[in-house]
Amino acid sequence: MGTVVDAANKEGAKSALSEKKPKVVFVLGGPGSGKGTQCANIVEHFGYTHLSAGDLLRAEIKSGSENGTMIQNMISEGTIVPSEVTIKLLEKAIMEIDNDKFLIDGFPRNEENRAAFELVTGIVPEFVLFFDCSEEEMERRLLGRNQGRVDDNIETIRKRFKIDAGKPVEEVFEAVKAVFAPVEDKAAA
Ligand SMILES: Nc1ncnc2c1ncn2[C@@H]1O[C@H](COP(=O)(O)OP(=O)(O)O)[C@@H](O)[C@H]1O
Ligand SMILES: Nc1ccn([C@@H]2O[C@H](COP(=O)(O)OP(=O)(O)O)[C@@H](O)[C@H]2O)c(=O)n1
Ligand SMILES: [Mg+2]
Repeated sequence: MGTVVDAANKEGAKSALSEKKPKVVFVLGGPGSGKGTQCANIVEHFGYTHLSAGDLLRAEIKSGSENGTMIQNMISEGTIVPSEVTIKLLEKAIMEIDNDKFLIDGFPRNEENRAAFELVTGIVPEFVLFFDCSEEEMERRLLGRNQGRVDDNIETIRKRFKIDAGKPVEEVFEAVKAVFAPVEDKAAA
């Protein structure tokens, strides 16, 4: 139903990436868990190229792209930008950069991101590196990050961490639906 997964299914097409066959490692963890910091170390020691989904999205906003406002709003709210948009940026970066080993940091953020990436690019990650960190520590780090990011404030941070269940039933269910919808859309397709 109009998702990137459906589009790829219909066309039965894989992107040019399936020719390049790069090695990909997904680097995951909550906001502030240190993904970007450790990716910089891995780049230095192991020759990977670091692709941060968040950095690519922020660059897209700066470039004045037609999706810029939508991306800006979603980042400010701590919600996940549609897979189609993020995957295009990742594909472009992988094709343009002359390396065959990539750390993909902050992607996938959900199951729909993951399935769409695999279907569209044909790439299965070598492995997933997950940085496990307490919310208390992540919050402390984000509030001290000092990179001028619109989402490094307590309101957005709390939205990014979890569903706030201290609100009225209807509002909590809005947040619950946002988690289920991408997966259920795919199952119904
Ligand atoms: N192990 C650590 N201990 C303390 N501070 C850290 C650690 N790792 C990262 N930081 C700091 O925490 C903040 C968030 O790190 P960052 O790499 O941007 O995380 P992420 O990309 O997962 O959000 C940065 O200011 C960074 O310097
Ligand atoms: N796969 C992704 C990654 C980031 N994003 C957006 O970008 C924001 C910042 O992501 P990031 O990876 O730079 O954040 P950190 O984990 O580094 O703090 C997220 O909160 C989302 O709004 C997204 O929509 N989809
Ligand atoms: Mg980061």
